[in-house]
This record gives sequence, structure tokens and C-alpha cells, in this order.
Amino acid sequence: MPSLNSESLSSFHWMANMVESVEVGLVVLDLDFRVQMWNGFMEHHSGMTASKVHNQVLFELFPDIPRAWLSSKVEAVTQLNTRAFTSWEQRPYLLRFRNTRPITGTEEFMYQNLTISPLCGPSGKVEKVCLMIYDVTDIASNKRALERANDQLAKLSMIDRLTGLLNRGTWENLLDAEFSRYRRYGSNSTLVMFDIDHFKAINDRFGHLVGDEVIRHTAATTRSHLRHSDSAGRYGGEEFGIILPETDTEGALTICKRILNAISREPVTVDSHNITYTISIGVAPLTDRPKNYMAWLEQADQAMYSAKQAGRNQIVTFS
Ligand SMILES: Nc1nc2c(ncn2[C@@H]2O[C@H](COP(=O)(O)OP(=O)(O)OP(=O)(O)O)[C@@H](O)[C@H]2O)c(=O)[nH]1
Repeated sequence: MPSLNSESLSSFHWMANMVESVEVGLVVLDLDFRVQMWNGFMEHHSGMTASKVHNQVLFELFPDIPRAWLSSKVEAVTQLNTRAFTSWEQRPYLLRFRNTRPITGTEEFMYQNLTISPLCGPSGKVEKVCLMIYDVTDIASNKRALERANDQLAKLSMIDRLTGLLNRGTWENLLDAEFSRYRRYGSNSTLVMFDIDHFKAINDRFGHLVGDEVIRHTAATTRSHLRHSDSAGRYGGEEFGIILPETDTEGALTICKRILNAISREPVTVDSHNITYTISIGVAPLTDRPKNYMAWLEQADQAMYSAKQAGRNQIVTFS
């Protein structure tokens, strides 16, 4: 029937056109990974024409393709006669193409989702596979930007903005965790609370902004004397806390003396003012006595208050 033939021919023609122009990479491979079909998307992004790649082994055209991984995927597809799918989150791309999207121009390469489909011959046996490569750079880029923003937010909500130390909430949670650890495993742990002496006078004399610089300097000096495993936090305006895990009273006193001396001996220069100031420190080694972390905190606070009462610029250990 000639009319049917020309109709089939015409529908084949527009289908071929569609395959050529669709915004998805289409590659047909035989079971030896030789390229049988390569559509316009692939030509455009790889810079290789269909006639050039025809019958070439994919791994030779793209030596960077993870061969073992793709082979095992294709094997599963042919044996089970079923599709396989991998997303950009598992593997960012199969073929490294440059990112050509104008909006997500910051991404270096094209993120891809990949589907591998079995293609059966007339006998019903899988004879070829089709790789469908989707450009998902927009989605990946948005998701990555969102993740970065969330990480940033999580960090910001844990950190005190003025000093970069842990903020009160985060620090108290750590103190609670350290108290529980002690209850379960024992071993030394010491809590230090300290406060800048006569800070109100610094604010009154030099202004709030200079006061802020003094707080920042105190935090930086403290941080520079601590180990990675110690946790320093800003507890209140000019009050700070330090958790010293695995540290006994003697060890804590050594660190505290260093911080106290570093602060009292070196004036801090802000806006050409040389400001000399001191701190008062309370030390509370953890024993079985406090009921909870708040009671432990209370002990360190009491010791710090005693240091103020005794004339400031000194360290008192809770007893
Ligand atoms: N610049 C600045 N000042 C703050 C901040 N937070 C609290 N303050 C001020 O710190 C001062 C603390 O004063 P007080 O609690 O009376 O203590 P002090 O003057 O340090 O005296 P002692 O602790 O008894 O030695 C107050 O004037 C608060 O306004 C801050 O973030 N920046």
C-alpha cells in the first residue's frame, strides 16, 4: 500500500527530527559500547559529530568515564531487561560537558541525570542500550546554593557575632553534654567563668564601640590559649565561659594564669587609646557534687564573684 508507506516514511522523518533536536542527550550503544546513535544534543555539547563517533567505543572517546561502574550498570540493564537511573547527587555527570546555561554560569560543568534503557531486537532479546542524559545544572545549582546558605545559617545561629566564639545557647548545650559525659565516664573536667573588670567604666570613658573592641580582644586572647578540644563561649555581655575537658584543677589554673596575664600585661590599642584592663576568673573542677550542669555553672560563677570580691584581676577556685 503506497500511501501507508509514505505516511510511515513521513512519521519516521519527523520522529528522527524530534530525536535530533530534543534537549536530552540520546546515545544508542551496542553491547560492546560502540556508538550506534548520537543525537544533536550530544553533537552540540561534545563537539563531535554523529558520523565521527559512529561505531567508536564510548570509553575510547571519553577515557574519563568510570568504566567499571558504567559496565556494571549496563550489564544489569541487559540482564534484567529493565531501566537504570542515576542522579547528579550520586554522580555529578557521566560525560564532562561545559556548562552552557547563562543563569547558572557559575557552575563549571553540566550536572547530569542519567537513565539507561534496554532496547530489544525482534526476538525480544536486549541488543542495545540507550543512554539518556539530562542537563540538570539549574536544579543542582539551586540545590547547592540552598545547601550552602543553610550551612551558613546553621553556623551563624551557633556563633556569637561580635567575638566569633560560641553563643550562649550553643555553649550551654555543650556544657550540658560535658556534664552528662562526666556522669557516665568520670574523668576530669573543669569549668571556667570569667568577666572583664570594671567594664562599665571602659564603656563610659571610651564609648560602646571601643568597649566592643575590648570584648573582641578578650575573646581572641582567650582563643589563642586554648586547645581544639576546649570550648569557649560568650555567656553574657562581658562574661565568658570555657569548658576544659580532660583537665584537672592544676591544668586549668595554668591556662587561666596565661589568659589573665596576657590580658593584664598587654594594653589593647583601639582608636589610638591604649586600654589596660583586667579580668576576674572563677574555676570549678567537676566533682560529684553538682546535681546538673546549671549547679556546676553556679559554682564557677560563685568562684568568679569571690575573685571580684577579693579585689579583681585574680583567679579563685570553687571549694
Ligand atoms: N560595649 C559593650 N558593652 C556591653 C556589652 N554587653 C554588656 N555591656 C556593658 O557591660 C557593662 C557591665 O557592667 P557591670 O555588670 O556593672 O560590670 P563591670 O563594670 O564590668 O564591673 P565588675 O564586673 O564588677 O568588675 C554594662 O555597662 C553593659 O552595658 C557589649 O556587647 N558591648
